[in-house]
Amino acid sequence: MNPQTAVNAASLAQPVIIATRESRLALWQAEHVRDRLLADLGLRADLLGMTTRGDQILDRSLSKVGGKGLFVKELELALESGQAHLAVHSLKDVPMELPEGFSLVAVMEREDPRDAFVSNHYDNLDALPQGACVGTSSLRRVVQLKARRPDLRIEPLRGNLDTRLRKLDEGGYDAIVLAAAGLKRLGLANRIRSVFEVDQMIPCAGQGALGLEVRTGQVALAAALQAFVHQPTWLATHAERAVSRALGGSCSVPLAAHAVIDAAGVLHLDVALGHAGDPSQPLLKGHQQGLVSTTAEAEALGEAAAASLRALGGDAYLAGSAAL
Ligand SMILES: NCc1[nH]cc(CCC(=O)O)c1CC(=O)O
Repeated sequence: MNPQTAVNAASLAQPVIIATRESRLALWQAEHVRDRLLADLGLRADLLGMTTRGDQILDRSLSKVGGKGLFVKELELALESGQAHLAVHSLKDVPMELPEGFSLVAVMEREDPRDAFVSNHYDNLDALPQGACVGTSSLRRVVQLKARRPDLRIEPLRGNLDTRLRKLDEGGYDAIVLAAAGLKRLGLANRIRSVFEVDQMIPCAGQGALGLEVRTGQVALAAALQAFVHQPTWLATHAERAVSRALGGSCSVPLAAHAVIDAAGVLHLDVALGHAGDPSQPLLKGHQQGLVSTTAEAEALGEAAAASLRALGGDAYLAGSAAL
């Protein structure tokens, strides 16, 4: 710990209270941040577990019940009331626009951003027999699966990771698709039969990364949390999130956006947009790349990628998705 950090830390209320959902993955992530606060910054932290609407509504697709904000709202209420100081989120569950008064102050180094193919019988998508049943409730995954395998029967699958794996094991599906990051964090990497390469299944904006949110104006805490910002992940995820924001960024849009920064500082951004209303429509795809070193430059690249999707006819796709 450097002395400057220690001085900043000393001025903070302790313990730092971390608001978190109570799924096993959310707890793992919050504990990870708690442990790093202590190890890297000498700050004591405790968890405040909460249940969100997104955890309660399990029988409907999230795209139908209000989308991503459902996982973060209760945590924000805890920040607002002062019950908690910090919320730890899977960045991909964080809406593109935070409500007034809240700030995303750090994005930590990302885990594997790819999607995983999980099955008890088949090694990968190509090995699935004609008409096999695949579980996922993500429109982004549905349209990319359908693009490669129009014959598949895709069935809804919700719940936390353990629930989804149990539903697979009970025989309800031939395979399911999950984020590799969540499985790895929970020590379930052995369940992954294969990972989809990014060009086969472009991940969701922010997939695999953790976002840290505080109330705007928590200057000392925000400053301390800068120690956790992983700049390549910050820039990549801001480019990805800018694509989603520019296209109206809700769960009802089957949008994929994934960026990486190479050693030379060039950000490579891949995007894909599907038609939720008519999966037989071809995926629209785009790519942008450029040297970026600031958040604004990363976001500009994301906006250019969104514009390229619109130029391919993306507005009709977005209108079709909104009608669902
Ligand atoms: N949508 C739920 C969700 N939010 C974060 C993860 C996994 C971890 C991550 O991507 O950071 C998952 C599960 C999944 O998509 O399979």
